[in-house]
Amino acid sequence: MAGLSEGQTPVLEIDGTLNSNDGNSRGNKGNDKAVVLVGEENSNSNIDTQNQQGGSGGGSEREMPSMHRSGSRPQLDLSKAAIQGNFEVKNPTILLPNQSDDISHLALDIGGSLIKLVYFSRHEDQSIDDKRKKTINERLGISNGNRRSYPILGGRLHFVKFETTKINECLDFIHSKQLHRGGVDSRHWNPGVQVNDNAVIKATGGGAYKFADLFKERLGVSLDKEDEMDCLVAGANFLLKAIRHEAFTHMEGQKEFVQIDTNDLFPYLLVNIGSGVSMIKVDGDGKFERVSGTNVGGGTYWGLGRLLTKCKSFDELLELSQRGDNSTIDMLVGDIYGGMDYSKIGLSASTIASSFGKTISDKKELADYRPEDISLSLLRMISYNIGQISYLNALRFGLKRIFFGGFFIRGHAYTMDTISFAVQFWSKGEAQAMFLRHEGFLGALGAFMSYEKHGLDDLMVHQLVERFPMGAPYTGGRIHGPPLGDLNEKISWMEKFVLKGTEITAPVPMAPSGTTGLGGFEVPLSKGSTLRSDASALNVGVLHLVPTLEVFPLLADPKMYEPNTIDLADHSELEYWFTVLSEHLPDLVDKAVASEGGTDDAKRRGDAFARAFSAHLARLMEEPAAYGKLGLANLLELREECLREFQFLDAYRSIKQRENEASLAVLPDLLVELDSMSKETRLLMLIEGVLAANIFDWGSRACVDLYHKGTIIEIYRMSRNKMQRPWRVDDFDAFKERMLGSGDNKPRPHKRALLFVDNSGADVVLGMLPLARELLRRGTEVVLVANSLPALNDITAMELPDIVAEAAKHCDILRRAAEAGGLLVDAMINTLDGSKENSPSVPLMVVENGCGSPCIDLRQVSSELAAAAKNADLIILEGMGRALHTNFNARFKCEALKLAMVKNQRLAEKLIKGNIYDCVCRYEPAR
Ligand SMILES: CC(C)(COP(=O)(O)O)[C@@H](O)C(=O)NCCC(=O)O
Ligand SMILES: [Mn+2]
Repeated sequence: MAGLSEGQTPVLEIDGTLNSNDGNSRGNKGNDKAVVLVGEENSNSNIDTQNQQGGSGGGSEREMPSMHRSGSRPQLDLSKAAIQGNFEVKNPTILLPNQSDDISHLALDIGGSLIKLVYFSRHEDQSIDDKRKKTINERLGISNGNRRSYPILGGRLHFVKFETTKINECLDFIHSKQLHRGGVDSRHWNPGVQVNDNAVIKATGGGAYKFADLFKERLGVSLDKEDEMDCLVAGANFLLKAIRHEAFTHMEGQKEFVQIDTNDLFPYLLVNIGSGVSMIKVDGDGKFERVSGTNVGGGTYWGLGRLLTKCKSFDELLELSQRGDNSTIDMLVGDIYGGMDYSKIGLSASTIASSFGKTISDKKELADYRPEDISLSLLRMISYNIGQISYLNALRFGLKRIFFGGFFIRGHAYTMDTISFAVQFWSKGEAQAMFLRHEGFLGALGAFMSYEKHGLDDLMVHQLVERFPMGAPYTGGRIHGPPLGDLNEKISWMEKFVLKGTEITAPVPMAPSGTTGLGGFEVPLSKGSTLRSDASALNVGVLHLVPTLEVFPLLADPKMYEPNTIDLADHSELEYWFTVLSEHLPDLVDKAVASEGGTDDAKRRGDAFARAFSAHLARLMEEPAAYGKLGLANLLELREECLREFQFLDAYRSIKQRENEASLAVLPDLLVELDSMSKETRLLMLIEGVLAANIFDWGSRACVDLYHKGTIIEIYRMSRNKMQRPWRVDDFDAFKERMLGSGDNKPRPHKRALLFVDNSGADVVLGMLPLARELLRRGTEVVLVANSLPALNDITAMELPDIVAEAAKHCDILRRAAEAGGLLVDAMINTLDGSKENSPSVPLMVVENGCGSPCIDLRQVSSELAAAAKNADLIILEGMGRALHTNFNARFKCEALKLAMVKNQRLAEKLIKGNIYDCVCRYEPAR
């Protein structure tokens, strides 16, 4: 493992790509101190410069012209898109012959202290365009002209920031990624496209004027200046509409994400706190008015703070406030009332009566006060003042919601708590202060939105997936640097970083439910040790734009839908699941390394993966809401994403193959056995079979321990033999009644069933396939819904057709249905009875679900699945991940059957008051 030599400093950008900077890469001359802590060494104002000319406090109102936004043109013209070359290769190049070359890739907000960059990179579809996909698109009527018929053709939005004083680093960064010419990947995507040498980049903020010549000189690009207010509003509107966990409240140290109803977003008050403060009433897209502002803002805090404390940077000043006690400086209500509350007007003794008021009576000099106390008094004075003025303006216009943005906030807990307290106190709880995760990027995003053909305003919340790459836990959104070129660089960075900064890889004990002690402006109860200044450090991931994702149309109430069953806001749950995942890690790394041939390269990648994932866990343990609202499904998905980042594309590949083969070998006998039974007994055996076979789960520690005790078939038999009704949740009788009726009542068969399958091997082959066959036999169309990408030992939509084809060799029902569903186009099938008869059959189809996780969030599914759901009247969700961890409480418009074996003792106790290996068979009639 290479060590980190002197002069080499690990640097990384906010999206987590990272690099070991050797001081001479990418022409980064004279700039060898490459680690940039935001806020360090700022000479001028440390906060973004806003329009504060002439002291905007209160009076300067002006009507802003409406913005002209482009129409609803998609960002990419996908017509006639085609795969280049071989369909079978991974991530084939996709040609977009009709795509014009003026796609915008970069926008800037150049403030007084920080340069914020938003850039877009196109990326190729992760899933592979196979024959199954083509067939299913035809079947489901997804026409060629429809953009959904093509692989995911989105891109990623990256958020990066640089100190304005280090503008050369920013220019190097843009140059290295060729962002000023449309991105390094543009030729790869469309070889016909010429890079643009006379590019124009949208930019906002004062620096767009100040540095225009420098951009022209260094990069040959012109900066097209956009109005700052226009940009702020456009950025805020986009974020509030498109990002699910963007807005949050922050009261007494507790962060809570707020679900914004996009149909009920306007009007709201946007308060942007830069050097000065702008208050903007927003009534719609491009419809806003700057109604007020105050010249007492972030610049005031930093300016006064610098004079009073000799601090060298804004962040240092903030850090100081963390250890401060403002009661030594502020005059409190209790100081005036002899330690008593002034309860008649609702003021507690600890409420600040007069900021800095105590210093008038003391015979002390500046040097007699602790800088920590001064910083905290100042921070509270300014934050409180901003909160109060904001509320008064909200009151003026009858606005209930106030969103605060701007880099003054910096995710700082005291700042947010103080602002929230002011709004809460003066509004008597009527108005709510909310903060934005991308607080500092409103302007840059808005500038990006101002391109004619950005296409972003067409995107909906379900088409955006935020991912946190390996660098996220290290950066906390604070450090950035040049990009990393390839995987090898990533790994070596990880190795080097670990040598330098191992502390983050060890899980950090969680602070007790923290309070800043601001319930009435009291002296902080828990300072320093429990509430780090960056406890809520800005964490923004990379936004993946996936235009093909849709909301699952059969959700009864999409707005109320919450995928996660277990609430990780409960600290003991969080700690438990973190421990489970940490303990599973060594085994997972072994499997992953073996899946790549156990080479030295695979081992290095395995190590780097383990470090990166442990760092994510440690970061989230410390700040569970760092990446947005955290549920168990997010953690399980993060693990899969992290594996993929280190190019472990299918860690359980050989295990899956072995189990598929073993199960297919016994399938014919099982089918014969089932066929000899009465309908009633058979249905019970089928459901029992699904539950028993769900024991093949390589994600459960208990199950993996079991696998040492016998062969696959032995374990399967053992599991079946142990099946005993009633199951812990047992609605089988109701389901049977619906399927088979009773007496003269012969219910109509379902039209179409969606079977969400789970694990490879016995689970799908001996459990779900025989159940599918039974439904087909009854005349119900069956759609097998499987993962788009591998996750643990789950079967994928790519793998399923071959398994169906193999099973169909032994079963006429499956054969005819698979043929009708287009699954057997090329297969030469020998039928059991040798009959050539071609009686019509209902189809058996396979669709991908759009995810690569053991769980499923039904707010973001593939367009295939959404199309297949149209005529479905039965949903069968199988497995712990899909039916218990997620969707246990989901309600559907049609009938639903949730089947799973609980393979974890704690979950069994919590969810069903039962024990490990208990089963769930929950049947829910249509809503
Ligand atoms: C990862 C899983 C959700 C997969 O379960 P499945 O959906 O395959 O039934 C499950 O194995 C799990 O929750 N495992 C972690 C807990 C444990 O090891 O007990
Ligand atoms: Mn599974």
